[in-house]
Amino acid sequence: MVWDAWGIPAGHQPLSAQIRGLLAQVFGISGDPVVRRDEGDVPLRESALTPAQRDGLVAVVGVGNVSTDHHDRLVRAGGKSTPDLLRRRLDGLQDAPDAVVFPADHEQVLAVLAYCADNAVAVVPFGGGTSVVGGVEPDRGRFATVIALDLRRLDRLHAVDPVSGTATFGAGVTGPRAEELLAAHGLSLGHFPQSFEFASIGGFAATRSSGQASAGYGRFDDMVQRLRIATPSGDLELGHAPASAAGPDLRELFVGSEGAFGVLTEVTVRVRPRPETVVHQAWSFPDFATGAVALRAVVQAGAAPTVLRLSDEAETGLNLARSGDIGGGSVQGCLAITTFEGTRAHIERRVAEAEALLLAAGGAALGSAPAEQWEHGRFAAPYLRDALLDLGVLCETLETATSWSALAEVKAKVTAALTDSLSGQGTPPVVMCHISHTYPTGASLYFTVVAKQTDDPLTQWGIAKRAAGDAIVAAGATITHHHAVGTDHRPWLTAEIGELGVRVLRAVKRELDPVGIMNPGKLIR
Ligand SMILES: Cc1cc2nc3c(=O)[nH]c(=O)nc-3n(C[C@H](O)[C@H](O)[C@H](O)COP(=O)(O)OP(=O)(O)OC[C@H]3O[C@@H](n4cnc5c(N)ncnc54)[C@H](O)[C@@H]3O)c2cc1C
Repeated sequence: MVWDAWGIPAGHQPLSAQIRGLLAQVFGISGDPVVRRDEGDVPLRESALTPAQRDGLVAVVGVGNVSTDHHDRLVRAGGKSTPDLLRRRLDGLQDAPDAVVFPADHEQVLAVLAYCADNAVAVVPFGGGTSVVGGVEPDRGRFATVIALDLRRLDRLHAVDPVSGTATFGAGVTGPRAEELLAAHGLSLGHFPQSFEFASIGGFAATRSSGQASAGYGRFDDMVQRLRIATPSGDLELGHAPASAAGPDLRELFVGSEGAFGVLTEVTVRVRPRPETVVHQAWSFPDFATGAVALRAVVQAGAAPTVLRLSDEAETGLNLARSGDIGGGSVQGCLAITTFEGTRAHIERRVAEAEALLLAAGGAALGSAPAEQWEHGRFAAPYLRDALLDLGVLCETLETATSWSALAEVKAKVTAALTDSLSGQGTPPVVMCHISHTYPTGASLYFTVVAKQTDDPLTQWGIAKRAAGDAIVAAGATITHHHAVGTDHRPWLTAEIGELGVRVLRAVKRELDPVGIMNPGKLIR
């Protein structure tokens, strides 16, 4: 991945005339995009890795697998949130891990952690580096040295059990590679977050990721069957049966642990046969409230689409503008997408049931084209953010989840918090929202915020994010449905799990990581 933006250079596209026109009209923004710096010109904080530390790490992973190279450090300087990318655009010294270490397997990870604990080196587990909550910040904590522990060499499919429907991956396997490896067995994981192309299996588990097909395949934490974990205190293997009454489920301590307790080195996940058929459908609802009632009816009836999402009026309008009017101008109000995967017979029944419910709730069928176009372009949106940032437009997302009964109130309060805080800074935003993940009892809300940047966009977004986070917590929703806590959401964790809850997590960390080398400052302090 490139160091100061999303993805690969080939994915970067200039903004269309249509979007440029919209930006001029709504925000008065025109002009040329900033020219980004060449990687080689970026000054990096000098590496604090001592020769003795280098020798110690080389003794574990081999000479070619400890790097203090400028590029290797720079591309692991942090994650991919908008503040991360804005910081990369600042002049002056960039911080970065002092070295990047590439272990080959579980035993090497265990030995690196033991070495680091004995030699006061902080460790940041690094999967795909797509964190949007500060999860891979090279925070040294109270140590002089921090390494990024890059898990890309843990890239194997260790085992497939087609009878039970499970597969065991090394933590560093990326989303596309996992699907490729499973395809050879006629299987699929079905986990497609927007960061799919770059994020890793270990990262998905460590952050409780949720993919766009979560209505059908479930969240990633639901898919996890077994975990192999290396910690500074030793290793663990958890999850011996599909279900167990052997006390509290300790796997739950590690999914979502964000590298603060140890490193997930192998993850066994539930897999499914590759779908025989996929049916795409798009729907239009007169407004968001009507659409939300319709989605709830579908989920609560168990009609089980694979993808089920609803854009609000603002997002529907922008998507039409972006795509040159997907679906040929027929969408007004709010666009909903459903897809169904499985065998033809199984799909037919579910499609019929969902169709009846969506129509009864006020939906109008739009055919398959808008849904197919959404699926086709779904991994490209992050590149659009880069082009907007380059032009002086602030663009960031945030997410939460709540019960169906509180959904409208949470949406209204978060939208108001974002609108008021940015308008108060002289930069009225456009706030868009969609329901991205659904459950029988509630749903997630995913907000996209676009505004003109001030002279200090980091402070500008910091104020807006604080207002939104406070609004989420005050409304009783979760501070994060799938992005995780990292550093950015830590201020709200106590409100969510209570003082005692935070003390429980600290106690677990003390046991597994007594010296405190694991990902300092992430999840808990
Ligand atoms: C454009 C964009 C779109 C996104 N879309 C989605 C989405 O649709 N759904 C979603 O859930 N998330 C999404 N995210 C967030 C992010 O991609 C997820 O959190 C993802 O799971 C991170 O995986 P990763 O391999 O990149 O982990 P990293 O970013 O490398 O790490 C994330 C955290 O996990 C820790 N970690 C990583 N690997 C391990 C391991 N093996 N053991 C222990 N700790 C580890 C890291 O230290 C860090 O704290 C998006 C991010 C971006 C930038």
